[in-house]
Amino acid sequence: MFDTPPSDGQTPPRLRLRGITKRYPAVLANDGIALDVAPGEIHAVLGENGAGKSTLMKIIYGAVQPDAGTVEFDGRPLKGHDPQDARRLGIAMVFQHFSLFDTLSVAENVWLGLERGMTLAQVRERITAVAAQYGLEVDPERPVHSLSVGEMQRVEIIRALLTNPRLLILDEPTSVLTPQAVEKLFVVLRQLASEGCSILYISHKLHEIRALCTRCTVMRAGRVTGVCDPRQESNASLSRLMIGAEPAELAPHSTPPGAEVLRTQALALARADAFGVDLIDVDLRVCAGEVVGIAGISGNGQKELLAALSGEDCRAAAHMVQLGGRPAARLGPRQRRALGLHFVPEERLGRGAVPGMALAHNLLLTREEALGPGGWIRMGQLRAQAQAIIERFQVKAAGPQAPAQSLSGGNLQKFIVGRAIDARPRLLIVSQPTWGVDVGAAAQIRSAILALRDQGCAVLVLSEELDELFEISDRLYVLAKGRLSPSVARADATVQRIGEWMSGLWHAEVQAHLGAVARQEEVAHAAS
Ligand SMILES: Nc1ncnc2c1ncn2[C@@H]1O[C@H](COP(=O)(O)OP(=O)(O)OP(=O)(O)O)[C@@H](O)[C@H]1O
Repeated sequence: MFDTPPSDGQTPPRLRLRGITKRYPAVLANDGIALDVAPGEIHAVLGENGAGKSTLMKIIYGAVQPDAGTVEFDGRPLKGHDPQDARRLGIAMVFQHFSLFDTLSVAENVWLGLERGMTLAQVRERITAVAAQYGLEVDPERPVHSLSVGEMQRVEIIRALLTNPRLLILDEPTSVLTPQAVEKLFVVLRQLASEGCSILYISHKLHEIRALCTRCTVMRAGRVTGVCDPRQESNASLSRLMIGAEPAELAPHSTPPGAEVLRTQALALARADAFGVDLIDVDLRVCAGEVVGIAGISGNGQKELLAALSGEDCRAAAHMVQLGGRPAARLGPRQRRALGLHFVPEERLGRGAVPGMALAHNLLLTREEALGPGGWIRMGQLRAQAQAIIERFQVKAAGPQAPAQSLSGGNLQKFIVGRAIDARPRLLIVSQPTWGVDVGAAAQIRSAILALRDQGCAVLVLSEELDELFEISDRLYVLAKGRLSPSVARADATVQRIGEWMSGLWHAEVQAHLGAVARQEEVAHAAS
């Protein structure tokens, strides 16, 4: 389990950390961390939410200064370096939270992060070349605000690859990539490593770590608790190393669904911007007491469908979206909330939470229980409400007053999902519910969603993670190219079938099925 870093005794490690310590007001985020990464090694950093992984990566990249400890790169000590110094040395980082400017194009964003010397036109060409080479399709001309989170993640990765890094740090790079895109990315990363680039890889997806990495440092509460070869471990043993336990199994479900809560009827919406997707005749139905999953690759109308369902886009004809039988397509988000709809968007910071505001105040984005007459805020009640969510979902935070941006990514996700679940909605719509949360917290969020369903809530989950959808959904749809497939009961769904549907290939299958049913009916008719 514990082993020593590979070394030929002569070449210094690409990266050597000793005694790295960083204290934030409420927490010791890194506590005497030691870490070695050899040239060409793909090294995983694993740990529960808030363990201190991102803090450590930011220290290596020079975005955060440690209180104590040393960083050596290729045997040379780095002192007080900043990200620009790091980039010059060949250290590139893909952050967990995107660091892109919304109003600029993809190419302009990438250009800003590169050392000078290339024209914008050259950058465009390089993006197209790298995107094609590595299968990370993205249009360099598109403004970033028109991209889905999956596409933004691709841009971040391309930007890092363009710097020809010697050490590439990836902080949860696959959280919103499709399984196919992840496979392609792994091919790229293995190729980079074989050329001598070292890779530090943070992920909560244990199977990815086992497939890609040759060494793994496990962190817990700011300390290194173990170093292992993940290829020799199982998901269960990695979970135990990380959280001291294996995540609980989810209870099976057998109650039939109740009344229809959400229906879209031939929902058709032309794209709102030039780079969007048209929604075409989307027929969707979610009943009380069931979890309905929508699989699909982001950029196939997910963003548009979510906007139409949440009330951010009110352009559809009123009857096209119905809540509890009432025409609702023209209602805004607040009016829909009054009908019992709560919604978790895919972007945590910015849409899901206001970064600089306290957690308690962030509740006010979707919850109004603590608002008194005339809009006065009952602060005591608001703080108690935030504290209750923090405790129920085991959010690691300094308290209700902690600003959203001071939380680790996974802990903020727990708070945002917790805020919606705690509202006891009639209809819960969640996009990527367990994005960036550790295996323990993911199991907890999934079981909270199932508990809500068992209390009669209608739940709609959009996710690119098929495993997750198969685990919690009662029925599944696929969204591809702005069209929604027919629904299929989870028992009848296979990963292969849903995977094919994700490319929009359900028509042939559905026609064949309808043909077979018609033939059976004919035979039955003739026989009678
Ligand atoms: N800027 C900050 N101000 C205050 N506290 C912070 C700040 N950044 C991080 N922390 C705290 O430091 C601890 C470690 O956070 P970090 O983001 O490094 O964890 P992580 O292991 O990357 O978690 P996750 O898997 O959720 O991303 C957390 O308790 C977090 O709240």
